[in-house]
Amino acid sequence: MAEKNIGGAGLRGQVAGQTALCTVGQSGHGLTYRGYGIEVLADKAEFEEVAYLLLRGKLPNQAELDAYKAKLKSLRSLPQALREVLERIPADAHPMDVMRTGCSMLGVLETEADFSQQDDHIDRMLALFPSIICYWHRFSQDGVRIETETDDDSIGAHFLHMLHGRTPDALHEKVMHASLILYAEHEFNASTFTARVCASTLSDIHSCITGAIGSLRGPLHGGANEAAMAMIEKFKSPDDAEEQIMGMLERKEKIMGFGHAIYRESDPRNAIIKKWAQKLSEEVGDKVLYPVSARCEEVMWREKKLFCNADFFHASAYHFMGIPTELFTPIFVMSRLTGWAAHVKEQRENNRIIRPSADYTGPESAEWTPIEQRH
Ligand SMILES: CC(=O)SCCNC(=O)CCNC(=O)[C@H](O)C(C)(C)COP(=O)(O)OP(=O)(O)OC[C@H]1O[C@@H](n2cnc3c(N)ncnc32)[C@H](O)[C@@H]1OP(=O)(O)O
Ligand SMILES: O=C([O-])CC(=O)C(=O)O
Repeated sequence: MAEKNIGGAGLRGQVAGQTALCTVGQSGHGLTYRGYGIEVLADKAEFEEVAYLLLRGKLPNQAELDAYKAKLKSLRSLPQALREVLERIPADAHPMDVMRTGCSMLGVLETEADFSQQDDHIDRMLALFPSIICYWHRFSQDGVRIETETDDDSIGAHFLHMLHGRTPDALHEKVMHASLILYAEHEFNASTFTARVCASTLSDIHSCITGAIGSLRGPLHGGANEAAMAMIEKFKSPDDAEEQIMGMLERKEKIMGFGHAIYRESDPRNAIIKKWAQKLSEEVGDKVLYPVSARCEEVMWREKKLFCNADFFHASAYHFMGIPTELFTPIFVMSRLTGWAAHVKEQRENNRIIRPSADYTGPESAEWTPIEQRH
């Protein structure tokens, strides 16, 4: 096999455009949305406030936030044709495929005919994505046709309510706010860049978001929270985790939920979600999963100087809230939709089609051989 050519691989370190939305790792570790540090946002804000900040350009005042939340609440109803499509998706489908199909079908039913409608379409997706995934999940797993028009105050509570069939407690609603805020935006990551490339062709908003969902699905990106859970639930104790991780490192396997393309020292989202994972672990009386996760973190830093990214402690936090593992990455979608859509809007404001060049590595010239003479 040819040697891996890493010169410029993955466009690492190259500036591919401008954004006023977010800074990532400016001094090796920081994260800000429109100038606000992630720590203060995750501590003080509701997810809907951060969505408004990203999509409308400023923090809302109380009246604006109330009106925004009321609008989102009023948009939770699934169109009948979308319900029918969801009911036909097999029970063993991956929920990320359901999200991708659901988004695409919504674009068929409620097409963005004009960019002046973009905010309404984005709000509709924000309101409807939890309904899409929960409707399919409950129908395919439990045979129940759930009511998606709940009166829950937030997107996180609405999701947990539809999933579990009961209003979540205050702690779980707070953790959902923090989690959705942490996942909301991250500059030119792979899925956001996908959305911007699509937007640069002047395509519609549902195509941009559908493409981004496909990019987020992979285990090197958003799919890592699901993959991290699949790994840690196999470890029986912290000592077992250490032994297994050492073996995986020896075999040069990737440890999901660790490392990052931009951060070099730490991912600032980790400390925040780790704290919530610990609190939830105490709440459910867990004696294994959190200590196992903490030991993985210790071993990876000691052996490789690799740190947990946003995904690692999300795995145990979501698990403690009773969320099925395969729904972890769809929650990321419900949140990152805000970042993707804000980038699409930004791209549209100052657009030039994104079309880089390639270094050609194929043959110089080739002679045409008639088909009957080919080997
Ligand atoms: C929300 C998010 O999307 S965060 C990212 C989620 N993804 C994951 O958690 C998947 C696991 N992590 C990874 O695969 C990588 O760290 C990525 C994809 C996130 C970043 O990739 P890169 O920018 O190429 O990583 P980077 O250049 O820092 O890698 C340096 C070395 O560390 C190794 N390394 C990086 N991450 C890991 C890991 N999780 N486990 C083991 N080794 C790793 C790489 O293999 C590389 O070694 P090499 O030079 O021998 O090939
Ligand atoms: O920035 C990245 O490459 C991946 C990431 O952490 C994110 O999208 O949240």
